[in-house]
Amino acid sequence: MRSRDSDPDVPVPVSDRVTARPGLRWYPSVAAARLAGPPLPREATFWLTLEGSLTRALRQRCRERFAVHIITEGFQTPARDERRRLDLPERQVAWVREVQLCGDGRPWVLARTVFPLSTLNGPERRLRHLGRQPLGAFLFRDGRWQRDPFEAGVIQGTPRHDPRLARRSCFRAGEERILVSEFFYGRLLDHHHERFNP
Ligand SMILES: C=C(O[C@@H]1C=C(C(=O)O)C=C[C@H]1O)C(=O)O
Repeated sequence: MRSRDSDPDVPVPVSDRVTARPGLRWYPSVAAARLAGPPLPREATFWLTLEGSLTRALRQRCRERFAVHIITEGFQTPARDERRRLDLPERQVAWVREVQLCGDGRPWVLARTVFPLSTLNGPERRLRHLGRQPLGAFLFRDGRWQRDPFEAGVIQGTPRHDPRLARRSCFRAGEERILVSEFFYGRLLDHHHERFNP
C-alpha cells in the first residue's frame, strides 16, 4: 500500500480519516438527515447534493491552487457497510483510495473511494494509478459513469474544523460500480458557498 504522498503544503496527520469515526451516522438522503439528524448548517444542502464534479466546484473556489493529496492507496478489505453497498463477498479485498482535496493548501474534502477488483480491468486499470489526478476527471469525462442518489452522513462530537458532514453514492457503468464517499471539513461548511474562501 502506498503511503502518504509527502506534500509540505498540507500538514495534516495521516490518521485524519473519518470512515470509522464513532460519531458518523449515515442517512438514506439529505432530507432524511434533516428530518432525523441534528440541525445542519445552511451550506450543508449545497455541498451534500451538488451534482456534477465536486472537484470542479472546489477548483472554482480556489484563490490560488487546488491539489489532490494522497493519504493512502492500496488493496484493503472494505468496511462491512461498503461491501454491502458494492455487493462484495465477506473477505474480498478492493482497491481503496483516500485523498484530501485541498484548496490553497488547506484540506476541504476527505474522499474515500472503493473500487471492486472487477472494476479494475480494461480502461479502468488506470484507476489504480490516478496519483494526484482527481478521480472526477475520469468519471465525468465521457458520460459512461452514472451516479446513484446520495446518502448523507453526519459526524457528531468532532472538532470544529474536522469533517462534520459527508455524502456517498455509487457510480455505475454497466455491471461495474465504485463507491465514493466524501467528507466535508468544517472550513468548507462554515462559509457561504458563493463567498467561500478558505
Ligand atoms: C468524483 C469526483 O472525484 C473527486 C476526487 C476523488 C479522488 O481524486 O480520489 C474522489 C472523489 C471526489 O471527491 C468529483 O470530482 O466529483
